Amino acid sequence: MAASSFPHYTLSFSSSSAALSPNPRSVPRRPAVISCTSSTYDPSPLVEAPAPLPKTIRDEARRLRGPPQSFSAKYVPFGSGLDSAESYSLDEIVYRSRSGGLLDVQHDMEALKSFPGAYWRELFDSRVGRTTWPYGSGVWSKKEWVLPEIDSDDIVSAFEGNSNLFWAERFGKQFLGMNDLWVKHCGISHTGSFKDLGMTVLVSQVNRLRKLNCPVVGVGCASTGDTSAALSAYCAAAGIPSIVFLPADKISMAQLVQPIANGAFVLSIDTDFDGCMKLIREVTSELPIYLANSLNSLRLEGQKTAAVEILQQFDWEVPDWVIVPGGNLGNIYAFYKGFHMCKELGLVDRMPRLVSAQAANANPLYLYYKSGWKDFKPVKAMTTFASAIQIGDPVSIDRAVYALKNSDGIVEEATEEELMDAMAQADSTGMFICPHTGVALAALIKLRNRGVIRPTDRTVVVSTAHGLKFTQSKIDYHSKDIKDMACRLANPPVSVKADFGSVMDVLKRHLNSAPKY
Ligand SMILES: Cc1ncc(COP(=O)(O)O)c(C=O)c1O
Ligand SMILES: N[C@@H](CCOP(=O)(O)O)C(=O)O
Repeated sequence: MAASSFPHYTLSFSSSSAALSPNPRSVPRRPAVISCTSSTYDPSPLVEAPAPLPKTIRDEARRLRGPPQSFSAKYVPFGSGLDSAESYSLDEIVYRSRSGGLLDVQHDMEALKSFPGAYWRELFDSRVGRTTWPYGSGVWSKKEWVLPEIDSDDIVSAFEGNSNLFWAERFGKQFLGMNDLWVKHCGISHTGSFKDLGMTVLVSQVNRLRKLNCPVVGVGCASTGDTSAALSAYCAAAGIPSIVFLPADKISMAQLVQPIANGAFVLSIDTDFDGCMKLIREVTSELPIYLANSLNSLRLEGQKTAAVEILQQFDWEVPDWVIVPGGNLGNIYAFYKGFHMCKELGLVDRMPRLVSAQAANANPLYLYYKSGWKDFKPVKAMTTFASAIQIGDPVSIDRAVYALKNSDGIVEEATEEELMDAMAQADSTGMFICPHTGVALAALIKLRNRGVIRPTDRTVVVSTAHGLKFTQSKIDYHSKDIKDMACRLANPPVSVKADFGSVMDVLKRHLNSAPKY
């Protein structure tokens, strides 16, 4: 990226001398599955408070704890159907099936079906906007569909979810001739991205496992910046050590400082995200570090609640399209799963069509789709302003293909110029989106131009992170400081002398040339 004419702030961090273990090879290799199930599990805290403290919302939740419910969930091989012979308790530590495939969390749908759709709609609606622990969270307000068996006392939550569903009135009208366009701002969240939705679930389960005396010394992830931020924040809240593997110089400064501030052990590694992912998988199979990437299907249980939330925000009406930026490809499946559960359990009667939007510089799913799903090849992901999706070998490729095939879905891509222009257009109508949301909006623009999405189709674009995490990309764009990019919507600040006449001259020139609204 070219140097910006805006001031650049540099922050340097000396590398830490701390090490995870003197010699990882000396740690005995763990079996692929660790069982932590205990029949004598006591959900009360390990350490009693020394003196009585004032009552908290956790105490209140304990007091109101009802009889145990009959809902349950387990891990099964992904795509194995209802009668899989292979399954694991959620209290086991397992990320892959026996054959090496992905896992999925399978709920006891028969138990959930014993209540009609109207019951679930009313239950979920009744919990919105409450502080009752843990239901004030958009994720835990759907606890029965997420981790039904966890004790509320073990939950680590920042009251995530319940994010704004923004009616993009001006963007829709001005740039697309659309009147029913919405942006689901999942990035307006505790750590500034949708990752909070999954991380509250994963860290809560780790909290439970540690109380079960499971040998988990910490939680680790590879990250392009958002997973690491969420992991370190939730772990810090629970007092659990976190370890993050980051590709050196490939994430934004705002993202880098998040795990540092939250006390994570941060490794800046001279590779890309795919290289970090490979390393964390190797490390977590050697050390008792719990894997927090979306390869771990627990994460998707939290992320799927954003789909339920969208339906809820539309008063249980189903949108026509939902567009999701795609990188490691867990989220597109999470959305599919959320919508599908709502249909299967009778809350709604149909599914929206899903669109996965990729940066053209990191587009393995797009290429696979274009080949008619014939030939999947990982790619070497190139630099993109949408840095959080600079991923060439997505772990959830099979989940994404399943979600798209079963929702009559589409994959679209966006060049650097298209995604940056779309971001600038959105910002000019009052949003402040991240470049990944720019990818999704650029995909929408293409699909509208081709007439695939119609002017009156109710369309939701999922905004995955807060724009404030990616200010450098906006500074570069508005400085017109990007090689081979016209930056046609650049709006740089105007320098002016500190005297009335000069300011008046500049203002008059501007008012005469500015478009009249
Ligand atoms: C901001 C942002 N948007 C989109 C994505 C893509 O999500 P997924 O990896 O689930 O496809 C990621 C992470 O990968 C992200 O951090
Ligand atoms: N964008 C992600 C990449 C990793 O995705 P995950 O969902 O598998 O954790 C990040 O922010 O790290």
